[in-house]
Amino acid sequence: MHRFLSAPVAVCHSIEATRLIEATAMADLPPRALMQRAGQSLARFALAVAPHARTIWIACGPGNNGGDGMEAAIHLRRLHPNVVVTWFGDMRQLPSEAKQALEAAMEAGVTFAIQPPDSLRPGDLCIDALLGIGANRAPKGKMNEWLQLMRSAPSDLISVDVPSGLDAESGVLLPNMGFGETTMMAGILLPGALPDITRSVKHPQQRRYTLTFLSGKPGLLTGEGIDLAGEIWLDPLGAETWVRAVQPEWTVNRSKPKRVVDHHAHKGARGDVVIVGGAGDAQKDHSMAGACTLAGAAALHGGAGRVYMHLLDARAPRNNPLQPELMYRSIRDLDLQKVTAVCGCGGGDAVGTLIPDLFTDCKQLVLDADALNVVATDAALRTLLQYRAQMGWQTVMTPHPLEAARLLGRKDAAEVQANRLQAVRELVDVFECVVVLKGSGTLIAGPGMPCHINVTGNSRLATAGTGDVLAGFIGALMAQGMPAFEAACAAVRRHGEVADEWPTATQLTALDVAHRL
Ligand SMILES: NC(=O)C1=CN([C@@H]2O[C@H](COP(=O)(O)OP(=O)(O)OC[C@H]3O[C@@H](n4cnc5c(N)ncnc54)[C@H](O)[C@@H]3O)[C@@H](O)[C@H]2O)[C@@H](O)CC1
Ligand SMILES: Nc1ncnc2c1ncn2[C@@H]1O[C@H](COP(=O)(O)OP(=O)(O)O)[C@@H](O)[C@H]1O
Ligand SMILES: [K+]
Repeated sequence: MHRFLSAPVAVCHSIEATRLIEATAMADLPPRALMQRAGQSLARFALAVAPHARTIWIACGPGNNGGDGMEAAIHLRRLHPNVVVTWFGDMRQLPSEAKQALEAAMEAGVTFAIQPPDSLRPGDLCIDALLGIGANRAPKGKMNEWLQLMRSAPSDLISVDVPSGLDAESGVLLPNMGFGETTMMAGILLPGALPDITRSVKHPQQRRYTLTFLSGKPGLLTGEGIDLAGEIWLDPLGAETWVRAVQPEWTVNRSKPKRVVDHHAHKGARGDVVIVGGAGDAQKDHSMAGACTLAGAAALHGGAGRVYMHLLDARAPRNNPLQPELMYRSIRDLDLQKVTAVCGCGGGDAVGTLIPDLFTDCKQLVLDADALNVVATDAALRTLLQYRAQMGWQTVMTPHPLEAARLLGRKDAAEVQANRLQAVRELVDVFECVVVLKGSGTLIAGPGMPCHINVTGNSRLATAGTGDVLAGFIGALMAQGMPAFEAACAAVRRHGEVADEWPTATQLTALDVAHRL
């Protein structure tokens, strides 16, 4: 057992692959052996996490995840005076190993209760063994009540294998959970009053853990999974050989920026970047020039030798006293073959007029924000992107979920969020370039590349302009010679790390991120 993200290499398997690993491992082991190992592991973990718990409540569900909980209860009962199991299931429909585990738990004298313990205190422990990778619909009724109670309690929480109700593949909480289905429980919950059950409303400091078995699961690292899972531990249950035999689909992003190191390097050898965007509307008195400044600052702090700005807003000043290193110049006056262009930041519709030239002339291109919106509506640009791929020219797209929805012709961002992993792969297939699908658990994929899940960053990045900073940083790394996919991975990881390192009590602005890269 080890902390998942501390391992030198951390990979995630699809749920189909995990099922295959489980089936192969089980075929080589006596019946119930794997579940017994899971139970032992869980019991050990529970005592390590909450050594002083007065009460340990294990909520067991109708499948094998519940079986893991029962097996743990058998061990914990011997070691702890107050272990209470509540079970939600139907004996006739229990899978055979879970049924054996339930019978063994009864025989061992495990305490079963109809209701959860009435008062859970800090230091107590809840174990969610309700649903694992077999969750296929939103938990309702009593199961949902128990989940809500566990997630809003002051006690610590361990989710067994996966937080119940989370789609372990996509990181999406199965629909309708927590909305309008809640009843009053022990005075803790108000009916329908929980807008977000992923974080404990009453006790935001609840320590959350997920002890996952056999393989890493991508849904723990993206979308809603990160908040629900807490700290992730992995126990391969002695099935490492079978795990290694199955190809993982996702790798945790560990890439680091590589910057020019030659002592004799001069500014012309350190890569040129041009930022294209910053549109304005004189009639409305609008300007988005600041988006370009942020991307430009990120490119400078990301190590580029020279950073040029092509501003679309004719009224915006051509110098910025806060970042005097930026040079203002039209792309017409630059050799686009030699410069990395970061296009779209605050570009509005106006950026569309420049995109065909950039697509045909510029060998290294980062497309963000409005440039993506232009691509979404123009099939000819899609063909140009395919042409670029054939020429071996490098393109990175950095959509947030709504931009991704537009690119894929989906109704809204929610349709992308419903399966981020699938969406990023589809974007790569359609546009044949490196794609960074931003958000909690950013995903990076590229043609013929292993898909990466990024685990740095937090919601402090959810502030205007941080996406411009990321785009500028990716451009800077490409300009310094990193291939597009590596540059995207390295930039995303470092961008998130800056937010993780930032003092908790201090607000983080996009410009702060740029300055810390
Ligand atoms: N078989 C084994 O020996 C092992 C099983 N393991 C555990 O087994 C889990 C997978 O077991 P299962 O495939 O039985 O899956 P689950 O334990 O997730 O349960 C699936 C069952 O729950 C029902 N269900 C799904 N969503 C529901 C909902 N919202 N409300 C009520 N019922 C719902 C399904 O119809 C199905 O009957 C893993 O996550 C892991 O915890 C691991 O311990 C490895 C060893
Ligand atoms: N909750 C979050 N956790 C981690 N990263 C986040 C979160 N919210 C936003 N981010 C990151 O912040 C950046 C926001 O980019 P974007 O939405 O394009 O903003 P903007 O257009 O204002 O620059 C992305 O890199 C995204 O991954
Ligand atoms: K669970």
